[in-house]
Amino acid sequence: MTVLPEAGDWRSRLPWSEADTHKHARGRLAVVSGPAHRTGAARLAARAALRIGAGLVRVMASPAAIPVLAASLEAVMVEPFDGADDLGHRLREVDAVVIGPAAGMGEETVGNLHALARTGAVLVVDADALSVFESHPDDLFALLDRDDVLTPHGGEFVRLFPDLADLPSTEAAAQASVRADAVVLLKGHETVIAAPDGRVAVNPNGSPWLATAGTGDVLAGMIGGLAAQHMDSFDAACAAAWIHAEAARRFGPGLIAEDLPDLIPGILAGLAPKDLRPS
Ligand SMILES: NC(=O)C1=CN([C@@H]2O[C@H](COP(=O)(O)OP(=O)(O)OC[C@H]3O[C@@H](n4cnc5c(N)ncnc54)[C@H](O)[C@@H]3O)[C@@H](O)[C@H]2O)[C@@H](O)CC1
Ligand SMILES: Nc1ncnc2c1ncn2[C@@H]1O[C@H](COP(=O)(O)OP(=O)(O)O)[C@@H](O)[C@H]1O
Repeated sequence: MTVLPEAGDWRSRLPWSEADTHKHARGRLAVVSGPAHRTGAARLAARAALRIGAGLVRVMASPAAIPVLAASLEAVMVEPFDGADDLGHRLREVDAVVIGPAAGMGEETVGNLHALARTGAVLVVDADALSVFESHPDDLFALLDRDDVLTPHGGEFVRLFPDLADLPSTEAAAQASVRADAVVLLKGHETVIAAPDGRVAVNPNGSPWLATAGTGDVLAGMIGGLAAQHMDSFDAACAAAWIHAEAARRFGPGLIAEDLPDLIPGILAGLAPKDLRPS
């Protein structure tokens, strides 16, 4: 296990636009929404993904949720789907997918994840899409590729890895990543990111202002947005964790999850190569 200082060298590997790029080439992300009364989490994730540079972001939802979503999204597109097979078919050309925030704890979420696993997109699996596998975590791990990312908070981590929960968080995340054969980002005041090849990083700039509802949904969207731009998933998780916390640090007291996406551009501007910085 190599614990990298300063969360590794992701800064030099952030994705930046080429002169001749177009929105599809900049990265296509989908976020799977919950039902009509639980769409906020998907909207937070989707907006964060656009702000971190994904070129095209879609929120996928049941027909009943579409009017709610359409009334509250502009650049993010909204698309209905009819069951897991239809979801997988519609997302066959997407680069990354976020599933889990407010998705629901039923078989529908399990079926959707199965369908998404067949698309080849990078999956960012969060919240309900983790917890729904509490009684059979190996079924989740069997669906994952090495570039997929699990983003549990402490409660979700215990549900999937009960025997690892008492280990120091770096060791816990490292072992979880090997077991799941996917990247694991274990959220907390010191967020740990681990990859199955042995890379482990501790995010150095955690901010307690993030302890407010919905910030994890934003983080999932940020990771998905970077992964959609073909950033390595471990680097994407490290970069998103740092930028997320930096946004909270800059905002300070009173932060709510809705504030985070709009703070991303200012932080990216400071990380961009000189010729891409705003004048
Ligand atoms: N605006 C929205 O629509 C929001 C929707 N959300 C969704 O609401 C659902 C429930 O999410 P929650 O995370 O509240 O609930 P969980 O279903 O994960 O359960 C929370 C329980 O886990 C325990 N727990 C233990 N360690 C914890 C830790 N480190 N962090 C948080 N809880 C811990 C808590 O004590 C609590 O009893 C998810 O689907 C989530 O995506 C939330 O993300 C908040 C915002
Ligand atoms: N005390 C804290 N210090 C630093 N970061 C925190 C603290 N508490 C929570 N966070 C961060 O806030 C986010 C919360 O995510 P999560 O628990 O999934 O919330 P939600 O489900 O409401 O979106 C994570 O990125 C986590 O690392």
